[in-house]
Amino acid sequence: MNRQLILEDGTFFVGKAFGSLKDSIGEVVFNTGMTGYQEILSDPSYCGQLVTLTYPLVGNYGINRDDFESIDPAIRGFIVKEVSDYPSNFRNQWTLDEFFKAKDIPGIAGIDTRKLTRIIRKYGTLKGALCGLAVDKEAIIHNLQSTTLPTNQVQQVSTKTAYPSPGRGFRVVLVDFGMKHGILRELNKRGCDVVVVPYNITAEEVMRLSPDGVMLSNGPGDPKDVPEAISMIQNLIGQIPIFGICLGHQLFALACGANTEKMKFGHRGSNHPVKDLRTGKVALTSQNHGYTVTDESLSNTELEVTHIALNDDTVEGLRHKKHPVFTVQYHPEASPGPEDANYLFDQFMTLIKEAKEGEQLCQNV
Ligand SMILES: NC(=O)CC[C@H](N)C(=O)O
Repeated sequence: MNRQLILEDGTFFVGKAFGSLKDSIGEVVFNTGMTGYQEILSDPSYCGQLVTLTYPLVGNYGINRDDFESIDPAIRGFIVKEVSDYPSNFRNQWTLDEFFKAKDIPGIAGIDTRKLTRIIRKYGTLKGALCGLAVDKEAIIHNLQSTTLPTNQVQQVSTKTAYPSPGRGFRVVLVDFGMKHGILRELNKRGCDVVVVPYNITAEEVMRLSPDGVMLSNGPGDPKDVPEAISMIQNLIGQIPIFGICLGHQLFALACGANTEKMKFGHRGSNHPVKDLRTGKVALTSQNHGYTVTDESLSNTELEVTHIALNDDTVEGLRHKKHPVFTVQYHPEASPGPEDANYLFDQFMTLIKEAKEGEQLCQNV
């Protein structure tokens, strides 16, 4: 069935439906990764967005049970050039069409996604609608221009109740703002005894779980939409080692008095070069963000910039000058993407170990 994508600037693209046939609106964002569509479509940080991929063939290895970053995708729709009807892979369990029908998510294929990406790159992120052909286009464009999209995405995707993921190692409280499961996998791989908690937990409740360290996850939307998390982090700083990823990084920066702003079209892909300013080393990283910590807001804080993006010099990593906290804007858990930055999870383990040894020293004197 023919369907269309209409953008708020009036541009429209006609293509073929796959998945659910429901209408959908959202912020249209592009990802430049060449593989990893399953991880991308199931990353909760895309909640409320219509995601397009610049790589032209999607679905060719199907959907499998192992590669989910969340079981119920939060994307509003998927926009691709060509969707494969006959995936080939030993792990394949669903075609993209079957999976999206089961999850009631609309997709559209046959779209020149590179042209769409060039429009977004030129004008910035745009709102868009996926709908049938028999619609009043002018009314939809007007609607898109006057609508503000919902701002409660973290609330939608964060876990409603705390749950354990046991291990024999360090006790980590993982605050779920819309967590990619890769983060939990990395902590479990290192033996951590993890408790995953909802986004609106207080610092007091976190400390009552007697953690050795706190991990702040990625998540969707504007970090300023979750003030309760900002004050929770403010109250934790100095009490416990903290590691933050993506939204967790932005929330930490806000908690320390820095500022964030929306980027023109963000960073979404699997090959974003990031430089570690202390070692000069460059890592290729997986990224998905539309907001950034502003460099100029850092001068009156106790934060040091540790990493920058080589494509546009934006802030990619921060460290607290006095307390054991570090955060990155990119995704060391990869999923999908290169594993260059995986060592940051080991760095978190070292930070926890040092903090515990420090505590022990204090107790012994
Ligand atoms: N992956 C993330 O955590 C994204 C953070 C935030 N929602 C942004 O778009 O910048």
